[in-house]
Amino acid sequence: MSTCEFAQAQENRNDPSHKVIIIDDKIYDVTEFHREHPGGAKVLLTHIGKDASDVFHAMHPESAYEILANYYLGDLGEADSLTKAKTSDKKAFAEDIRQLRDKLTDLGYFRSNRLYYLYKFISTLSICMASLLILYLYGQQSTTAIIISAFLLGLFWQQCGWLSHDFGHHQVFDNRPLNDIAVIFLGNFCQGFSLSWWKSKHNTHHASTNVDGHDPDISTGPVLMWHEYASANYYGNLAHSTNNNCDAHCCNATSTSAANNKNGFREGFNRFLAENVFPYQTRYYFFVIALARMSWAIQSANHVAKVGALNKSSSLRLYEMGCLAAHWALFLAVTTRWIDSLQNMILFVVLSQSFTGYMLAMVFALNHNGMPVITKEQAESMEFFEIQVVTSRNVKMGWLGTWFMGGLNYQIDHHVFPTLPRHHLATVQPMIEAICNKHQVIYHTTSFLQGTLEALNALDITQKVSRKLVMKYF
Ligand code: HEM
Repeated sequence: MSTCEFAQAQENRNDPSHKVIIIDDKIYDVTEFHREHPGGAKVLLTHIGKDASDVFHAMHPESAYEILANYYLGDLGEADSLTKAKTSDKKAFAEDIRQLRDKLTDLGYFRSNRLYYLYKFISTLSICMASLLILYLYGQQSTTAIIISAFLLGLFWQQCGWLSHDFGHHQVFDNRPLNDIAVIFLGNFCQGFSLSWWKSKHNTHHASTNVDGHDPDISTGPVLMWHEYASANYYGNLAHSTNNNCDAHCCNATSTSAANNKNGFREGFNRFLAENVFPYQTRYYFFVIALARMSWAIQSANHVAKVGALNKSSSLRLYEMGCLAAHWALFLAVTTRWIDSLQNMILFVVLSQSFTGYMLAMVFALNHNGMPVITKEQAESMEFFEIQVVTSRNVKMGWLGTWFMGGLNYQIDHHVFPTLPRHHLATVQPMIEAICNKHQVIYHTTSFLQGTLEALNALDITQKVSRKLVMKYF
């Protein structure tokens, strides 16, 4: 590359119309490619202008390296500020993690035990069979049987979620499409959650964990706001739009009174929620998470209908839609055919959906909520692996707890190596912790109760900030 071309490449890094990323000290222009990216544009956009080396290595098969070569612009300059911003201490930490990754690869840790996953597959489907059998045999006679069946169905959907998660991260098969087929069966058909919705959301979460404005998992506001930035954004925007609307209404002599009334009602309602509901989120947290499964199922259907499949394939989209429709048709058929009274049908639907909501959301809250939230600017000067460690929480559990949490109690270790099969996490965990201790990177482990209290404390801190902002703005 000529000096002139190189200077242009460096300049493009700071030009918003040019989208470039850095991988292994080489600059790549993804201005055109980002829309075609098979993993979706959203995840790639979280790393524009940044060093994406570790996240790239964590998420791609060999074939992606050949495609990458097409977008090469030039080598990164010695004096580039991006690498200087990271301290040599943190670079050494990242280097140790990379060496561990290479060692684990050589030792075969990234290959799954197929027997383990066969056992997981059969045992998970058995929970569904037990639930359906109880409903089929006793659904017409016993409310207790309906409650037990709903609980087992909820447990099945939760365990199905963890298993889809493993396939979705390509932990099981080397052949990537095979993993995706398993996710469509376990996710779309069995659980009612879409592969494309999940990948787009979850992979973006992995690429930018707890980064404000990037990580979709901490953008649950205004219903649940996990950090002060969310609260500040919400109340700031609300105050701004209220003032602007007021100016527009007051000045616009031609606006009809009906439109004014409608806008006025909406504003009044939003303001009521902002003043009297959202600043008290710890009071309704345990009620809201019962709705989590329904919310994700609706988001899934919406994603497939409006956005389509992750790789833009229309046949994958149709396949996903068909499996989602089959899921709901089967659920409806079982509920209406095997339960006799309307009252018990409602009970079964409400309980099965909310049991899953609780069992999934309580684990999710433990993973990252109440851990540091970082700004996009802070993320720039941090190593990818450092972000993964300091924003995640491990939970100390026995085998039953580990089974219940789908291995996600090893959250830090899963985030450092997302494609590492679940059954190797316990062995690799002390190796990662030792490297963190050596470089003084905080590796946070708690009990289930302590972690839940930390998450609730984060909600509490944020709701207090919200109350102060209500007083400031309204
Ligand atoms: C020029 C740069 C890039 C190229 C050429 C590229 C290429 C690809 C390819 C070929 C796939 C499909 C892989 C498969 O067969 O499963 C893919 C998937 C993906 N890529 Fe990239 N990618 C780039 C940058 C990035 C970056 C910077 C990120 C993260 C910030 C990213 C995240 C992902 C994710 C999450 C997937 C989905 C993997 C899955 O199926 O689970 N990519 N990319």
